[in-house]
Amino acid sequence: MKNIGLYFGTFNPIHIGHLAIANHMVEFSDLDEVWFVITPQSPFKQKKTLLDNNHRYQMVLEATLDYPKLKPSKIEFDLQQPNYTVNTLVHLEEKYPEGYHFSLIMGEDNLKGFHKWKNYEVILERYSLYVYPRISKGVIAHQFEGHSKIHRVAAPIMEISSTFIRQQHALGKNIKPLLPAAVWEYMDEMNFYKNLKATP
Ligand SMILES: Nc1ncnc2c1ncn2[C@@H]1O[C@H](COP(=O)(O)OP(=O)(O)OP(=O)(O)O)[C@@H](O)[C@H]1O
Ligand SMILES: O=C(O)c1ccc[n+]([C@@H]2O[C@H](COP(=O)([O-])O)[C@@H](O)[C@H]2O)c1
Repeated sequence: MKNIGLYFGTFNPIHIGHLAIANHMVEFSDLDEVWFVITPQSPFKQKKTLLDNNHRYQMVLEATLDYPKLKPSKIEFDLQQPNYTVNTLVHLEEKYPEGYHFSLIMGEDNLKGFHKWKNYEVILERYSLYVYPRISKGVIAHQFEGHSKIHRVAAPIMEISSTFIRQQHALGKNIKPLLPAAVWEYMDEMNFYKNLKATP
């Protein structure tokens, strides 16, 4: 049985913060692999600045090539949008009926809003959450404090975001160190995120 940690996100683009968390999870928890699930449309996010799914997938692929325990997943590409995680989990169980045990990876920021996710009780009943620290506003709902399915993992905190990367790149700042080298090269070659108007 392989323990898979599912790391959901838009990854627009994937950055070293995402990569450091995923690597920490496979090295310092009981997860065997982390799958980056590239979400076509997150329920709470606007779509206007979102790069095409396949480009975001390609950048995750490039970022993880040197890490055999980290893998990109296209599982949500053909599912209904916006992509509710509970639906994706049902689909994953159908696609991988044996040999895999799935858990979710999320930052403390997402845990703070987790009670707003579709069927979050069902998710928590069936899956464990691996939660890492993240500086953010708000509080964790009482019901999640000390919950037996919520495992805290003391991963390093790196406060960068894809929004910051897109904005600063459009302004001409050098954001190269914040991206895996192959992602930077792909992004630069393809001229992504150059237009400030399309980069809020
Ligand atoms: N620097 C970081 N450290 C740890 N977790 C992060 C970091 N940046 C984003 N995440 C988390 O990783 C997951 C996937 O990231 P996602 O691409 O959706 O967010 P993001 O980088 O904040 O993007 P955006 O700025 O475009 O909203 C989310 O759960 C998000 O909270
Ligand atoms: O299922 C939900 O209701 C739900 C609500 C918000 C977010 N999510 C998932 O969480 C991932 C990270 O969310 P976000 O908005 O912080 O990028 C996103 O890619 C979605 O897969 C899922």
